[in-house]
Amino acid sequence: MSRSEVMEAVLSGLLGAMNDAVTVIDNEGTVLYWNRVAEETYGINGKDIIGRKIGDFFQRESIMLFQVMESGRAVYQVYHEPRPGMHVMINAAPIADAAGKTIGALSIERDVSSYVKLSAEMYHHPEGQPLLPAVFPARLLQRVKTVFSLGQPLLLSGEGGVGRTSMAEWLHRSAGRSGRFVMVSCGTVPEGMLEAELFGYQGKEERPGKLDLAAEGTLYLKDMDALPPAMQEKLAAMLRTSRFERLGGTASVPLQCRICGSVGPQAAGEEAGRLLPSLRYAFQLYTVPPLRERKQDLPELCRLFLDQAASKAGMTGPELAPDALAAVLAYDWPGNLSQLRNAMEYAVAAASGSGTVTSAQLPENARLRTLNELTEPDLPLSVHSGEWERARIAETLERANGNKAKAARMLQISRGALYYKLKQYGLE
Ligand SMILES: Nc1ncnc2c1ncn2[C@@H]1O[C@H](COP(=O)(O)OP(=O)(O)OP(=O)(O)O)[C@@H](O)[C@H]1O
Repeated sequence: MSRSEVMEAVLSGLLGAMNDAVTVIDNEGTVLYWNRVAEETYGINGKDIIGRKIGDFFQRESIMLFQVMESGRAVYQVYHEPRPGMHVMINAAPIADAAGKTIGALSIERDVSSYVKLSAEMYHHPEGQPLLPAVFPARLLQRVKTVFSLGQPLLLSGEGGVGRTSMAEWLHRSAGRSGRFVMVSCGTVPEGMLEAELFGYQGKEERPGKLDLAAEGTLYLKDMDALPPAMQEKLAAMLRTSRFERLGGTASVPLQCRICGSVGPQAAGEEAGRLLPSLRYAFQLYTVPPLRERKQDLPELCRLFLDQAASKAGMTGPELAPDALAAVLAYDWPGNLSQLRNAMEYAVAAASGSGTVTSAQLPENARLRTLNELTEPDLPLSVHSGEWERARIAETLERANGNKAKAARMLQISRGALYYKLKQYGLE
């Protein structure tokens, strides 16, 4: 066996073993490979399509592959709904020979229908729980609730916008604390004022600190890792003894509030960042995960935020169309809950009462390119009109007295393509 024969065998083995639909064409658009999953996905046998022009079967796909060949650049994560109820994500790349000349292109399509459908089912489930707790991972919430109810100081680590502040506030509220929820942004209070701000001042005049304001309630120390070391030591001592002294005073005052704090994600790792160990170990540390690590919760989170945004205008929340849901699931949401909430508020405005949010109505960075958008400018008008095509096929079939081979000849498409289209339009 020559080396190229071996490579050929390896390639066809590889394509056959893949779980994604793979199409390979040459630079004329002739189909070279069509794997098992492609056969199953599109109901077209390899023997019917290999050696034929891809454009006879799929217009948009063929345009995209030609665009990829021309630009020499791959495209990733393109969303497409090839037929109603089927949702795929496409990656496509040009193929070059050793001299760098483009000799063809390939596309790999992953069927994400079951994921989108499953999400849509979850998404439609009836009235959720009250808003605040539903936004958080349920197990985490249960645990921190226990820690909080035992009166242990709680430290929430996580990226910006994951909801540490609102979680602390929810804990405070649900514990039925009689006092207030008081927040101190440790990174924004000037260093010289921090001590008086927190512990209060005792001299000729007396000024209460945030600890006093939070008596019988909760003091939330946001971004505790931004505190200077001396303040961290003081807080650690306060938590050890449950007492503190005011600035300028000598009396020891009992601690009368619960303490909760937040730190960046690095504090959860081995290296505690700028947090002193004495302070770190005065707290029970829990990590609030970023959205990209809890994508299964995204449909429900979207629903909550859509409902919330719409209810301000007295409307019920719109639903996410499958392409919008696929876009939401494909995006990583670096700004976490803040960004998702903002995107859903944007979508409610963009959908303007239509009841459905499409991918195009999401903020730009969260949108997914769709095959339709990618190929739109080059398509003849007729392709936009599935109804037109359906009617033409039905009418031709009638004229051919139901003879499919004859109808395919009259339409100047292959029989395989006709069978595919009959199935697509439910004309079988
Ligand atoms: N339970 C919730 N219900 C409704 N909206 C929420 C909830 N939790 C978070 N959000 C939204 O997410 C945003 C970020 O939440 P939060 O301020 O609690 O995050 P954080 O982790 O403290 O981050 P940062 O330090 O960046 O504020 C909120 O302003 C709000 O828009």
